[in-house]
Amino acid sequence: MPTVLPRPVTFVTGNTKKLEEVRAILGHSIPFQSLKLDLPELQGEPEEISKEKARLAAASVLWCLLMLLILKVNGPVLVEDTCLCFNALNGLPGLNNILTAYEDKSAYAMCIFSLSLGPNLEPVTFLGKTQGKIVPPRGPTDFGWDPIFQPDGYEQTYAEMPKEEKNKISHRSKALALVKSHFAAADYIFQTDGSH
Ligand SMILES: O=c1[nH]c(=O)c2ncn([C@@H]3O[C@H](COP(=O)(O)OP(=O)(O)OP(=O)(O)O)[C@@H](O)[C@H]3O)c2[nH]1
Ligand SMILES: [Mg+2]
Repeated sequence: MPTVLPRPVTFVTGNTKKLEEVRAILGHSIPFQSLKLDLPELQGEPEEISKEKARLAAASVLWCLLMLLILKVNGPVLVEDTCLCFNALNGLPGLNNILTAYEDKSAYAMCIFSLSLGPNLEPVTFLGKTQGKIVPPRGPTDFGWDPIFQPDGYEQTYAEMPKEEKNKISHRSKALALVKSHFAAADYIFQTDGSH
């Protein structure tokens, strides 16, 4: 039985740089819209954080929609949670400065997307990881820790790379490749206006 989705997938984030990348990577691969909403910063295991974010976003979107009286039904929401994890600290996300005390500068950028089809359903998660190392900052400083992360096999930091290059190899693009495959394989029908 196909699952009917009443609206496009709503990507909820408060971070415009993230949104730019998600837009560029997804293109027109799935029906997509975005909603700028500041989600609470949660504590815990990365996968749990991402799932809890999806649950909260699904509930918030429902409230927004109810209040605006735009639509009668809730739709699918997508969120992501990102961290830069240091191997010297057993994968702990943390501050760059802590690393000066360690020989091992290796790290990985990790991104977990969670897709919620409703506030009471278990979100589906999609994980992307890019291995690299922490270096003194190089390149534009407009996106988080991009200047201090140099992916393995590259001479440039994320910040120094052209956007298209980062979007080909990044933690975010790897996770989004799984999101795209999920939508390609799942039996979803997006209901467009007027169809039932
Ligand atoms: O250099 C970077 N390259 C990236 O590719 C990247 N992705 C996220 N971040 C930063 O990591 C922190 C926690 O991220 P985060 O997942 O909690 O995001 P957020 O709170 O900014 O937005 P959201 O939770 O509303 O989606 C935030 O300071 C983000 O700016 C990145 N920095
Ligand atoms: Mg956040």
